Amino acid sequence: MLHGDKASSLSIWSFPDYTPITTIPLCSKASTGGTAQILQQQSTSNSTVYIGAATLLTLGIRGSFRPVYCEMAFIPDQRPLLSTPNRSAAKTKNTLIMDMAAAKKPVSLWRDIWDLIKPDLLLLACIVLTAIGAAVVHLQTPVITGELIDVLTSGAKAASHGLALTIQELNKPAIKLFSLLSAQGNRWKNVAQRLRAKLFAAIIQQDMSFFDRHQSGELVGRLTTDVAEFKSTFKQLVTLGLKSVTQTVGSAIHLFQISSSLTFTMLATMPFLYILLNIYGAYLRKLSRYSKQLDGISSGVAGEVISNMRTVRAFASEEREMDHYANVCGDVSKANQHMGLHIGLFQGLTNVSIGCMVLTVLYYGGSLVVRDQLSSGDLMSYMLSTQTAQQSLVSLGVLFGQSIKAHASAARVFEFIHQHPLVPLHGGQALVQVNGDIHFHDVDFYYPGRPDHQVLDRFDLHVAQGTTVALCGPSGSGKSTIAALLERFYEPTHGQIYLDGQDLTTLDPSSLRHHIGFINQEPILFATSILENIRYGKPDATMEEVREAARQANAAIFIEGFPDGYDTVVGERGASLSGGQRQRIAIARAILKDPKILILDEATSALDTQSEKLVQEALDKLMEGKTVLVVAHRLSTIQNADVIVVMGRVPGNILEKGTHDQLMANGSTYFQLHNQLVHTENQY
Ligand SMILES: Nc1ncnc2c1ncn2[C@@H]1O[C@H](COP(=O)(O)OP(=O)(O)OP(=O)(O)O)[C@@H](O)[C@H]1O
Repeated sequence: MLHGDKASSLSIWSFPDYTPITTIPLCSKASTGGTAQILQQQSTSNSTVYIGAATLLTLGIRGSFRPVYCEMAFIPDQRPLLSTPNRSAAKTKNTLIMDMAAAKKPVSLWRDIWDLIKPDLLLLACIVLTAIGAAVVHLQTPVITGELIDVLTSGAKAASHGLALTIQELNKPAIKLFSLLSAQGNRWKNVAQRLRAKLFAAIIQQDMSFFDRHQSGELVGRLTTDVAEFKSTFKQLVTLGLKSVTQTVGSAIHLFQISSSLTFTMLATMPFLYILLNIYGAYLRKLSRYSKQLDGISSGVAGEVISNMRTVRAFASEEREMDHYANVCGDVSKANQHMGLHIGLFQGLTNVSIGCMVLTVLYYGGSLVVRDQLSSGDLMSYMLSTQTAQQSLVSLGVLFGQSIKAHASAARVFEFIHQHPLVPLHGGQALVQVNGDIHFHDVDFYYPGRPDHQVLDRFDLHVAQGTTVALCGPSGSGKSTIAALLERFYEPTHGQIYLDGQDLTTLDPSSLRHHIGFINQEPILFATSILENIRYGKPDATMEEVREAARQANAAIFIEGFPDGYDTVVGERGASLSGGQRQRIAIARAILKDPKILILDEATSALDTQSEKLVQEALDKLMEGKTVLVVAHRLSTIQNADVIVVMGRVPGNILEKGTHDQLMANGSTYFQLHNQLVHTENQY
């Protein structure tokens, strides 16, 4: 497992019995379809624990292991070191260790569903009783009809009239029960909304790497289509399914009461049904999962194109996108057709086997009547009960087909609900006051989605409180990554980041983010009013505070020039504003938030000279007294930085001579990363 000082594969062990479950090669796509990487390395007195992250895209180990994204601890010599003392030792170092027990024991889908419907238990009990009541009433029909036939064959007209009335009487409560059942149907919306809210909450708490892996369209698809499909089938399962099961069981009891020999003969066809349900059912579930997966991809493609419509239009690639989407939809429809064919075949086979049962009854039952071992009324009653059972079994077969699809939908919904982020939103020490002294110490970083590409290698940086440090370097050298690590969007693979001397991993992530302001080249606004967008930085800000922030951000003039002023709605992502206007609203938002640390990621590079001047003035005010990390491609865009850090290999165009001289004249310290050399002019 070890190469040099790094593990080359990740072993997953069950806990607490430490049975090896699987091994995934690190830094490469694993054969199980997953990726894994080391996130932290912890030395204890007797060995080294590596804390890793694994993304298992397909599940290699059926049934027993279900994590999709998990942190875990493992050691080089393949002997797990997660004994209780070591777990606590690691915990005191704020290491995230996965509870392997949770991974080993799959959370049952039924348990999830139970948790979901628990708040509506009264409703559920009502529905169950109604369904059973309806079934019981229905079950009486064959009994009474059989009795009627026997009475008619004995010629008693008056009695028959009485019995017919009884049947009518029985129909009344049945109708009442059914109307009650359908009225309650609306209440299922509660369950769907609750599930949707739960899934949404689970999604927005995920790590940023989760959003790197999943397209927004796919996630929205899970929130809408999957939840809707799950809800409607589950509702049918509980109402119609329960009624059908009750009717099947009730009819079976009745059938045994009338003639056990006839019933045993009929049941001889049952094993075939059982095999059909089990083997074919498993295959159908697999088909359904695949089709759902394709469905998710198609939603992802559509969502991406629609949200990037300007780029699509600018490249005149509508036809290409239409073809692409049509192809993806074609794949979905092929998969659906294939599944539909098999579901049809499955239902056909179910019907044929049920038909065989009926034929058996007719043939064998008729011979019993001829031999006077069964009355004609009983045979009629038997036939009707068989019919009831048959109808119930057919509807169970149909429901079974639907439930296969719903199972796949539910699995997709609960998969995310059970996925826990590596960096939770809360936990750790809450930050009340921040000075803004930042220290990156020996940081290595690989993006979880690309574990074979090292972005930072032994990165060290000290940003003293109240200073401005500019990160300058070519595209892809890792500047934005440093900002993302500071916000704890990702965790360093190795090394630590300190804020005011405290390891970031010991701090509450949300409270940390409250103290950091971030303005980038393309600030994203929400499709609501300017007022709400500015208030996003401080939801309880008064109108006066909003106006003052807009004034300081040089945004008040253009906002007040709009007919609707602060109530102007800005369109999706702020599309109805210019880049400079969006930028200034983002600055006003940051001013309201009043963070101690500011990250400016190419904040003015997309603007024309006039807008840049206005935005720069606003930024200068915002930067006063703060610790600022400026991300820039070129030195010429950096103004008044105390320290300039040059990232990666430095091509000549980044260090234009004139700019360099000017910066040195401004008193900037200037050094290149990796060798930590303080720069002097003659080195360039
Ligand atoms: N979410 C991500 N998943 C995987 N790799 C990523 C991700 N974001 C960035 N990278 C990769 O990490 C490296 C550093 O990216 P980063 O965005 O930090 O560069 P940068 O210096 O800020 O570039 P630019 O100046 O172009 O914004 C690049 O090779 C990039 O491809």
